[in-house]
Amino acid sequence: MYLDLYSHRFTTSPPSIFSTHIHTFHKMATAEQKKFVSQIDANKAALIDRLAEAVSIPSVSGDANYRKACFDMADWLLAELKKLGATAELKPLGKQNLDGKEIELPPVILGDLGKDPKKKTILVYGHFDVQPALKSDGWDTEPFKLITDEKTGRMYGRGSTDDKGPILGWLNAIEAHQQAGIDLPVNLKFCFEGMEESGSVGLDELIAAEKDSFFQGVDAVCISDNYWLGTKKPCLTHGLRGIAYFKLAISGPARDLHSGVFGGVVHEPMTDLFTIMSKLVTAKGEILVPGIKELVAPLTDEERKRYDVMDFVLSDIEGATGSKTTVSDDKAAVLMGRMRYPCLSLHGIEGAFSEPGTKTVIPAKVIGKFSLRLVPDMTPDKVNELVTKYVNDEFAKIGSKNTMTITSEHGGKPWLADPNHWNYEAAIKATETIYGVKPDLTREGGSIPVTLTFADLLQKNVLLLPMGRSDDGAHSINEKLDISNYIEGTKLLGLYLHEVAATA
Ligand SMILES: C[C@H](N)C(=O)N[C@@H](Cc1c[nH]cn1)C(=O)O
Ligand SMILES: [Zn+2]
Ligand SMILES: [Zn+2]
Repeated sequence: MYLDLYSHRFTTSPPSIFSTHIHTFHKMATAEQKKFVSQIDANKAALIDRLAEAVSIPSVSGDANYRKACFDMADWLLAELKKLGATAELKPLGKQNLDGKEIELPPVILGDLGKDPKKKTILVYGHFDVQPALKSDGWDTEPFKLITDEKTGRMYGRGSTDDKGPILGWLNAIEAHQQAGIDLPVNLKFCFEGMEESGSVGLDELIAAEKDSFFQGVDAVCISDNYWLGTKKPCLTHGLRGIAYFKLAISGPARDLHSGVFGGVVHEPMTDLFTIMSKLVTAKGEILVPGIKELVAPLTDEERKRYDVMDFVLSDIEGATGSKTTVSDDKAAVLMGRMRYPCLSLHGIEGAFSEPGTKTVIPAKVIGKFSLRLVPDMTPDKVNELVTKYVNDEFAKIGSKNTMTITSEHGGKPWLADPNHWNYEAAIKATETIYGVKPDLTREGGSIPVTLTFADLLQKNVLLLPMGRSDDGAHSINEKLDISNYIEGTKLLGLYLHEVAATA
């Protein structure tokens, strides 16, 4: 049993890592805020159940076989919003071609709660689709069943941290206000999509079309879909890397071949693919595609200093990766590698022999997958041009009789916001109240393509206010969200809305 310093009751969950700030909380929070926070504590079990329901819907956007679940997830979320009194609807986005199949895109949920002209309006974005997950990938538990480990205080399941937990954080915060009889201090607009993990297809067009209708009147945007830099200290995020994703297909023989009979006889697609892919990036992460480095905005002295003072130790990365494999041992270099420089990652090879055993096969067609994370001033278009030219030139050098095609899949531009804004001020105050510490100001290595669209089209400030920690294992096996991050993170989202209302 543990002593919960908020409620002063004994619980089965471990104490929050910030429970020592209880005095700060009592000093800073208003009576309404305290009531809201107590309501969240009282709702804890129900909030975990709600997350379990959401996780049980396998809304994987990148696999056509799971498309129905993406629709089920949209229906479920729409119903939850309506239960809270929101006006909400599903916006169809048309069709897409996925792995050769023409299928309907998951809808976007657009919703409103409150239209008081005296209040500010905050647009909240999140995504209800998830990355693929199979138990056989190495998960310890079923990925689409939320497993709560009371001993460690962790909840395991695909989408727990990315991004179902944070989306539910908003809903939980609204519900607690209603239960505690507290007026929401702002108007809310919701934009929840089901294709973020697969390029946000169709979303930019919808936002452009709705700019002067649904999105009219938005004062600022808040997105909870990234992670703390480490495991102890909360952060606000004002930058994201963009992305350019590629598929490199090489085919030759009409069918898979016996390597004893045809090895040394034919050009092997896999050999060609390895040759090209090995020329994209060095083992130390240096991108070898000519022209890429030149696109990167130069580092200023002032920016360099910011990395030195960030509250971060290498063991944060080692804990998150479960290894001691950082490319550099220098703190600032590691941070810049994640936040302000591009990277090129090799993701996988479709068509390769990957099962256990020792099959002696020459695969007839293989597709290599890789992506670059983009930083200012790179654009997906320019990167596509450089990568396509380089890969074509390198393939020509091999002299292979196989056929090679390089296709650019989804892309997204990098984003950098000005944190000197009331939106960030509000989040800083709310973080101090909930966690008793001033948050770090970070840039995230991942991508949320719509962020720049909101900033550009709506011309409003965008803030990233993460709920989860760096070791949550988003996109990986055993993805988790700590109960304390879910509960305190929900309180944070609620208090942020109060601070938005209070700031000029
Ligand atoms: C940061 C966010 N939670 C996230 O995971 N974004 C994805 C977006 C994406 C792009 N292609 C596939 N997924 C990411 O950064 O990988
Ligand atoms: Zn993700
Ligand atoms: Zn996400």
